[in-house]
Amino acid sequence: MSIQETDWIEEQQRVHLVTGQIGERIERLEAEVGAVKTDVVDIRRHFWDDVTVNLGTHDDLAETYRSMKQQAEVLSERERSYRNTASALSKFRRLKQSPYFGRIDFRENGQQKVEHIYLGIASFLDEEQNDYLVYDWRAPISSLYYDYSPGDAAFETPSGEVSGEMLLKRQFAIRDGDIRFMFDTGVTIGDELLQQVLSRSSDSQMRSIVATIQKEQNQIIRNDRSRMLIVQGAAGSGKTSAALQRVAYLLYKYRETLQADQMVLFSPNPMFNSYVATVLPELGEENMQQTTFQEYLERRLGRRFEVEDPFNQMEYVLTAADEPGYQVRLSGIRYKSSADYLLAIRTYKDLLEREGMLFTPVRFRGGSIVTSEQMRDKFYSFDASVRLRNRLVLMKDWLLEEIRAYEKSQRREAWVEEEIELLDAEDYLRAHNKLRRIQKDKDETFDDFHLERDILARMVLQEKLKPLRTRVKNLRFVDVYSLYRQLFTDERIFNGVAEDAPQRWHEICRQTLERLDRGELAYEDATPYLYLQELLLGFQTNTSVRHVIVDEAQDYSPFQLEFLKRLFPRSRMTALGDLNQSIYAHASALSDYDPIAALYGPDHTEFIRLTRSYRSTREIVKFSQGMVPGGEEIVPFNRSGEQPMVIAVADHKALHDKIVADITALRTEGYDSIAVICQTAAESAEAYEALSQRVRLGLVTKHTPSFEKGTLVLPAYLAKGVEFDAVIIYNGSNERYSREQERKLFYTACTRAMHLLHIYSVGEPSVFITTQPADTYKVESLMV
Ligand SMILES: Nc1ncnc2c1ncn2[C@@H]1O[C@H](COP(=O)(O)OP(=O)(O)OP(=O)(O)O)[C@@H](O)[C@H]1O
Repeated sequence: MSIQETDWIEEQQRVHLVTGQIGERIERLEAEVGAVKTDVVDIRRHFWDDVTVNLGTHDDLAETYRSMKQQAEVLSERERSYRNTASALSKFRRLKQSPYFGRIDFRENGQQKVEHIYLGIASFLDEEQNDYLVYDWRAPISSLYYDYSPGDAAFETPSGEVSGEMLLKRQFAIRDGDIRFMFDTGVTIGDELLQQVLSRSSDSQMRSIVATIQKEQNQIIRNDRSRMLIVQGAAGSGKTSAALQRVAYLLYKYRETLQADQMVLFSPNPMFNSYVATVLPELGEENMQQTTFQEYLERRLGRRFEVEDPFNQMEYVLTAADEPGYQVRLSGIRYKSSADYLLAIRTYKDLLEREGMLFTPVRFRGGSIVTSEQMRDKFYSFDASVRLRNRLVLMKDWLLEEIRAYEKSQRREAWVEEEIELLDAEDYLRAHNKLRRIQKDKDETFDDFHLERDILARMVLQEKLKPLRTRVKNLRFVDVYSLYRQLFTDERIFNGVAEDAPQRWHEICRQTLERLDRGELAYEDATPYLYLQELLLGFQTNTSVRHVIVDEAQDYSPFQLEFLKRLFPRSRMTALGDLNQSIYAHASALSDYDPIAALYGPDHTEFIRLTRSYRSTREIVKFSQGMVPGGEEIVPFNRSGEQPMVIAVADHKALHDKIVADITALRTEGYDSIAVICQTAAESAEAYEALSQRVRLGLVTKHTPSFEKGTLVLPAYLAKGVEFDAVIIYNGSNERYSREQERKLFYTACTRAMHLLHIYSVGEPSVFITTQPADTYKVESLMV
């Protein structure tokens, strides 16, 4: 649609008007913020001047307390006011650069007046006219912009639906107060603008997409009906982007009750955390909490075990195929992450109510105060109807009683006597004072010596038995370690709780036990172990978190998802995933949607599918979509680039020569972010070693905390969720990528490319390439 010159002039005048007003507001706020800051500094400096401190009588003390409290309240009110003003100021400064990105003209049914709605990252009110010059993109009326093209349109408000007609939909790009371009749009939100946005080069940080949110993405962002929202989306379809906008939306909609720290994002790796960390601040919101599942496991189990991380497991799966026991481990990984095993663990807990419970003896000074046999007898002496957890609480009381009796029996023992000798003067003084308090007005007597000794003996025993009591109070007498082990040592018990044993179960048992005995917990055992522990001892919960977002949810086992549900009982969940990128060897929760959909039940679960891919050029999407089942449904965004290149070389020397030349040429052409993607960390280290001597690049490992722009070498599994201008696949040979489990890894690697994809191959290229239609890629063979 063409835009008249008069429109352009009018719009530019309006931009000046609005930025002028924002500028005035900024000046006022700057003065305000300065004044409040001075107040805060002043109050802090003179805090005690205005407080009357008098500790003489009880009344004086109360008065002092009141006066301090009053002063502290004044200070905290000023501090709060400072924070609010400073945050408004930074919001308006951002708004001044680019006050809005969209406009809709809307006439409500039954009304004459046409409303002009301008959308930006925050609202701006003309205070004199009481008129919104800019509407926040999250306001109810703003959804018109994302959901409709000109014509009949409606939006939801808290008091019901408002319908009418949209007469105009216009997009702007405004920088520093000038309209750079503007156009009126039809069906989708500005293909033109989206084209421009997507053709830019990638960044070391993810960007916000507010100006170009697509209709189906808007459904994810504004969905707040269901307890569980599952998003299955193709690579590059904007799942993560939509999820982050959703956080911003929820923070706006529920601003009275919801704070950023009540939302948690579970990321695939720490580097990804840093990649997405700027999106919310860019939108003027504080960041939500960010973590990884591994971080959580480490926190809970790291003191007791060396907990394997998913990346090490992945390295093993990809590199150890020739090692003995490989197939057994693979079978173990699949089983231990399955819904079957989850059920087996639950049934195991029920079985333990009847038999098989194991306890750690309450030991002290080399002997047992209570043996594990006595504990087991006690446990099974309770009425069978008493639930396991309640029995443990009863056990705890009983054990504390036993410890008390033991303590009493030891008071006159020689070892206590020796310990008393070792006490220091302060302890003696404490005992003496205590005795005086007991004896009160009585004169000192001959007995005092015995009484004081008695007090000292109690002190010694209490101190020595304290750790034991703490353990008992925390139910640590339940021997979770041996109970988990028992599943692999006692076949009768295992058969009693598991539906079917997986293939090569005996060997799985042997492997598991060997590892446990070394104090290690394999990644596939960590969540089941913790789950069993919490089933027995009670679940740790976090009730303040109201929203959990799980990115790359296809990589979570049913166990892990169940765990998150238990951990955050008052929370809603958004699970974002792509079946085609499930790269871990375990049975993915999303390989079949049942386990994840069953988490909160069908009535509380909604499912949204995104099929349009925005990241990569049409050529890259067309090439990669054939690699995965259902790939034909992926719709590329209409943006063209070069066809992917497959370059086959004879050996590693030729490989390195070609890649070095390629990187140099790409840099000259202006590609800022280039990734050399390898299959594993081991291969990445090799590639880095060979290439870094000839060209400047960085190596990314699982410990790399943040994502830097430039040329990076990294394993495919660490490239999850991120993107690059150009991707060079280090060695896409058939030797590297031919097994079924490598298919999705390869697909994930290829789909990281925004503009350019070059796949090198030492020898025969991967079958995942050669089975693609020949017209989707170009080949250069340098094999001679
Ligand atoms: N509506 C949109 N407007 C502009 N850019 C978009 C939009 N949706 C997605 N993008 C861009 O597409 C790219 C991919 O988005 P994102 O990383 O959110 O996808 P994803 O589905 O999480 O991908 P993957 O599963 O492959 O990691 C990003 O560069 C993002 O900015």
